[in-house]
Amino acid sequence: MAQRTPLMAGNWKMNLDHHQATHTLQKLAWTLKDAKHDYAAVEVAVIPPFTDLRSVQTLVDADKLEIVYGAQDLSAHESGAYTGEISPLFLAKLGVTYALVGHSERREYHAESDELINAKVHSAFKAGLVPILCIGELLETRKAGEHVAHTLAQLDAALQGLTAEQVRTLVVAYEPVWAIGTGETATPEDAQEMSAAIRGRLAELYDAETADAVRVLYGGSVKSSNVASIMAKPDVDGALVGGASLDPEEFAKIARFQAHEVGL
Ligand SMILES: O=C[C@H](O)COP(=O)(O)O
Repeated sequence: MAQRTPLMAGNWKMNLDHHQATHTLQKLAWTLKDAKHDYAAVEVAVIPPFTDLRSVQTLVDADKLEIVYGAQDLSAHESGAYTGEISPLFLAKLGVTYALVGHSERREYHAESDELINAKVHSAFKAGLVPILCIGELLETRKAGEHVAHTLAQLDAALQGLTAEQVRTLVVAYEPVWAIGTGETATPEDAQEMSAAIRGRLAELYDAETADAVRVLYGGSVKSSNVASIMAKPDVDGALVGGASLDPEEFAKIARFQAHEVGL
């Protein structure tokens, strides 16, 4: 069995300008330093708006922070007449590690199709970025009992044309749309059911070794008070945190879920 390093990724969404980003990141880094956080045991990433990335890079480099960072989206193209788009090459130059792809808010408000999401996943890999592929169902799909089939269909579509070697480095975030920003969390059992189903499908599409290597995160109203029970599930390898990641002390507690479990 592969040893998958847990990943706690804070998606700031459209919050925090570049001044606020610097303060928030500094506070997060200090809090984790005070707690003697072991980044090799739990990786910590922030995913700020594009306009913050240069400031984040400057701070990470200057203070030699072990916190890594990601982009909330990327273009399927490398350059050209695509007004408003952000090239994966520009993100790589900014030291970006991860790129969210197919977040439900991109699917809903920007009508991103499965084909576009697949193209963005390829675009991320080509530039040396690790995609965090977001998949998950709407409430009506869950009520109809079709949540697993729906989510796996999104996974299949996003992975078209990828090699096992690429997929081994991929991060998948399962985010039930009804649990995002609502305070409604899926139960740890719901998160485990879907994470295991995702891993099972990866084994079918590729092989057991690949399925074992992929990190599957849960996202949807994760807080310091519920993260440990979700992380206790064997197929859940971290969290994609929205609202709670805007508070650096709360996000540090989430990253320190193991310490809280044992009361440290
Ligand atoms: O990307 C993060 C997710 O959409 C979860 O957001 P939330 O933690 O505010 O529910």
